[in-house]
Amino acid sequence: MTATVPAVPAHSPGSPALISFRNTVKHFPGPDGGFTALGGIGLEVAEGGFTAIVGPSGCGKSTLLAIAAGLVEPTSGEVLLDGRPVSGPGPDRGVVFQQYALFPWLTVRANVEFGLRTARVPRAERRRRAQHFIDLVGLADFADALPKTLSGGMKQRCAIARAYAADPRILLMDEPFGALDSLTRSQLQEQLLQTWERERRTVLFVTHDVDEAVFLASRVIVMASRPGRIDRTVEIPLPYPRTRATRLTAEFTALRTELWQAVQRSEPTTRPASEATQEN
Ligand SMILES: Nc1ncnc2c1ncn2[C@@H]1O[C@H](COP(=O)(O)OP(=O)(O)OP(=O)(O)O)[C@@H](O)[C@H]1O
Repeated sequence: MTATVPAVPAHSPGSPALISFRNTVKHFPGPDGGFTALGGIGLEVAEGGFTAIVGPSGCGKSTLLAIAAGLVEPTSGEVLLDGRPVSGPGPDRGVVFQQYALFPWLTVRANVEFGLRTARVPRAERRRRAQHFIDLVGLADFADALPKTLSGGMKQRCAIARAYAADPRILLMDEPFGALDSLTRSQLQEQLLQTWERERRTVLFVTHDVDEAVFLASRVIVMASRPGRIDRTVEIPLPYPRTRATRLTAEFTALRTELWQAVQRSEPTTRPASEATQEN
């Protein structure tokens, strides 16, 4: 039996942030002056929390995550991981995208072991760690299968096991369940929470699905667009472990409504982008 534990705050005042965005701006150059995707993001995420980022399409959620992953360079400002500036991808950040990005020629086990092999982890230890996460995501019977024989949900479970196995400080997830049917999606949400509760690895999770954000996160960042910025933060004080029954509680419904309203208020106006970008 698991004990009920309180929601972990995404950032407790006074505790050092694991990842910090400091006035992070991203401008994509182009004709007509280009486009300011992020207009100066300030965000601190403490170790161990589950933070979701929601907001209207095009508000810069993926750009924010890609900057944290070191895949996109900010135009100005910086991102610090453990106090050190992020200057490119690294094994301290595990990334899971909507598209599974598994190596099609490798088995589930070899995919999960991939990062460990690159990090020159000895074979026995590699095996042990990979098996632990393959078991945790429920793929034990498919460890020797190739990705093409797996369903979408199984591929994504494999991608999550691979990200965890590499032992990153933080998991950056960009709509990882976006391509899945709703039943598989809710099963994977529950499984991801079980894994997170067990491993307590910090997660930054982009989604456009308000229910998903409320179910998973201890804190939800609501972004607005033109330029992309943080509009507000909604704490989700639902205790963990959260289960199927959590979705049926009055607290869940109330938080879902609150978050919906926050997202609706953050929808872009019809003002011209050139005018709106003056704001920040
Ligand atoms: N390489 C690029 N060049 C020019 N503009 C870009 C580039 N990448 C993103 N953008 C623009 O930056 C803005 C933010 O994009 P981003 O994908 O981060 O938004 P998002 O909130 O994740 O959107 P969605 O929810 O639709 O996935 C969009 O207007 C997008 O068109």
